[in-house]
Amino acid sequence: RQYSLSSFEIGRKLGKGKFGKVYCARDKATGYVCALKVMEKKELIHFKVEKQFRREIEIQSNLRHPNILRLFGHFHDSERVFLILEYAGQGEMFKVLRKKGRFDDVLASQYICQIASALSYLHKKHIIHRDLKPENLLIGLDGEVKLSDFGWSVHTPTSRRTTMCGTLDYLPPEMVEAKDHDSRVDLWALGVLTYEFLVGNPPFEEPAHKATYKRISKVDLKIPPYVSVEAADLIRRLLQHQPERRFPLDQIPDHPWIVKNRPYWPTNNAADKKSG
Ligand SMILES: O=C(Cc1cc(-c2ccc3c(-c4nc5ccccc5[nH]4)n[nH]c3c2)n[nH]1)Nc1cccc(F)c1
Repeated sequence: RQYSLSSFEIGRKLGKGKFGKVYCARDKATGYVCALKVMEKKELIHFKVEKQFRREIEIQSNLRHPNILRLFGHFHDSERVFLILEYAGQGEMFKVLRKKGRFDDVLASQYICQIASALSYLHKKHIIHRDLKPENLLIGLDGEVKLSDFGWSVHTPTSRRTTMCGTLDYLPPEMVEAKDHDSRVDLWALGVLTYEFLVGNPPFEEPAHKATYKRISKVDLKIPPYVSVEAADLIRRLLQHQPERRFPLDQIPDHPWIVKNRPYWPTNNAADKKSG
């Protein structure tokens, strides 16, 4: 289907992304609500991100997973590019985290388990996200987490070519030391994210980049006493300096912290019998 700006009724501004603004929009033909991201072509050219942008469209168009934000389509006019993205009903994760301060074990473990499922799906397609952090997470209408922003994702194995910008907080030792890296960089980031969900700030945060870099490289990890034993166990198993020692994604659903905090769904026997 060919889209143009006139295909949509534009609603309120949802946020300002890296390179553009995002609006709530309704597709006139179907009534479907989406998030329309508008980016200026001259900005993409100025920041020399066209290649990365095309790669992100390519990657995200072909992904289908309940915890990965959908890209339904894209179109452009003379000076702008438009992305038709899935609308996430409860908005941006980092705003919820800042407002709440930190999450309890039940909420944090549900989010981490969903993110692990999305990462496992990506890794099976030989895609590493490489930019996992609260700013790149959204929350759907039913409270499910949605991974978005694959601007830094690449096909494994790879060594970084573009210079890093933004926070170092989520980078594993092998990346801050600019060594070759693989999908296990996402395991480290998942550990950082688990810590940040439960504590409210990332584990190696320091005012100066150099200090953050040193604490990451030494895995200078201090877990506050209020963090549960099971959560601390998973954080330590993910924040391992050696990538091969990091806890595997596929074992996360069976980790005690996840199992213990999985909400009990009263089974309806009929449904049980039907599903066998
Ligand atoms: O740029 C992004 C990621 C992205 C997603 C979004 C984004 C931002 C906000 C929302 C929202 C949303 N829902 C809200 C509800 C309440 C308050 C705020 C909300 N924001 N839904 N979907 C969104 C999507 N901004 N940037 N992807 C991208 C970029 C280039 C190429 C490509 F294929 C994908």
